Amino acid sequence: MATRLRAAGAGRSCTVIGGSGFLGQHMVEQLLAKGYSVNVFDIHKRFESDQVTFFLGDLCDKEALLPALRGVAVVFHCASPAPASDNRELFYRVNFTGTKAVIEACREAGVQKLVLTSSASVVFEGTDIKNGSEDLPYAQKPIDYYTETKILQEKEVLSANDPDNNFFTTAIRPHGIFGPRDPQLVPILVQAARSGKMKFIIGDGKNLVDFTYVENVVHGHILAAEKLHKGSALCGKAFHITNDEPIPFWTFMSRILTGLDYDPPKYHIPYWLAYYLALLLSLLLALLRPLVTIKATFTPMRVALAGTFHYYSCERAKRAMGYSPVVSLDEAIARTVQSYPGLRRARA
Ligand SMILES: NC(=O)c1ccc[n+]([C@@H]2O[C@H](COP(=O)([O-])OP(=O)(O)OC[C@H]3O[C@@H](n4cnc5c(N)ncnc54)[C@H](O)[C@@H]3O)[C@@H](O)[C@H]2O)c1
Ligand SMILES: CC(C)=CCC[C@@H](C)[C@H]1CC[C@H]2C3=C(CC[C@]12C)[C@@]1(C)CC[C@H](O)[C@@](C)(C(=O)O)[C@@H]1CC3
Repeated sequence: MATRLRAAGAGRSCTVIGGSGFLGQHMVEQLLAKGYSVNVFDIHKRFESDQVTFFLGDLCDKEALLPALRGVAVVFHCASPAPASDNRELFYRVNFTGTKAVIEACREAGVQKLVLTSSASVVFEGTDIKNGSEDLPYAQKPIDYYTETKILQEKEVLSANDPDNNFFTTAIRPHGIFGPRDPQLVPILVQAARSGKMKFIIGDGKNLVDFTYVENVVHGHILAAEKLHKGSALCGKAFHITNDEPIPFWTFMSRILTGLDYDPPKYHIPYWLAYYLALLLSLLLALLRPLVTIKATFTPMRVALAGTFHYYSCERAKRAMGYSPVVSLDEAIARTVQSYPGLRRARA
């Protein structure tokens, strides 16, 4: 590994924590393409590559992390339990306690730059946000446990910024990442359509939201790593990275569905009715949990995301790191639909 690190040049050696995931794999691919030497640290190994050194382990274990961080200049931390896991203990252990272990391991291993994948939803409380800036306060009432721990995680990383000791941190806040190999947007949408649950538009269908193509998210992370240094505007700050093309939530859903030959939703259900039905269902399922575990498609979080405005300004990223999306929304939707032949509706 030391040879590879030297070959890439110290500044272009990195470790992707969570590199086996949806965003992580795209991150690894683009880093390799840019000539970085790449380590992956993940609790699962989901792909083979002779260009990558894999370190398997739990990021909550600092000793397991250290070998993967030694000699690298940049750490991208994009690991998290899946939001749908809804496991409070796991979220706190990995996203909060685990992130503190990542910071300690970075400091001990002499890593200079830590780029965290946060989430734009750290400021979302289930009510409209239109062109929200990074100056919005953290949600006082986060809409789920996952988001609660993403807030704690981001605070830990940004407060760890320590330029006097050559340790620089920044957080990237994507929103609604989609693209090839996404495990939690298109597959769940198609599953809902196949089970006849995609007939209704929640609300009036005019709520603009951000969906961000995965390659634009990766581009934002790599730009951040390259612009993060002593005295830069990135130190200890968070940045929205989006496609900069807010789109009505249900227009996006319909374009993915019709692209895969499913009928788009066409009836409307009032937002308040959908939200309270989802809340009632979630309470019922919580009561039944000791007996049976049932995963709801329409959770209060998802209904809130489906029925409110939530799009964010990435002006700060444009100014501080020269960010602009590299793939347009139209092109991104086309590529995404094209990448899921197995999810296309079978023609009778
Ligand atoms: N998908 C989105 O829409 C979205 C939007 C905004 C932010 N994010 C953030 O982006 C990051 C990546 O999300 P994703 O969609 O690629 O998720 P993913 O579930 O596909 O990938 C997460 C990876 O983290 C790994 N991981 C989980 N717990 C671990 C542990 N204890 N130790 C080591 N590795 C562990 C998993 O094995 C997985 O490979 C996450 O931090 C998520 O919060 C995602
Ligand atoms: C209404 C239905 C069932 C639509 C089907 C598509 C559904 C599954 C789909 C539509 C919107 C989408 C979504 C996420 C998961 C899948 C889901 C909900 C999450 C929560 C992942 C974690 C990110 O951190 C966070 C918070 C972000 O980007 O801020 C996003 C916000 C947007």
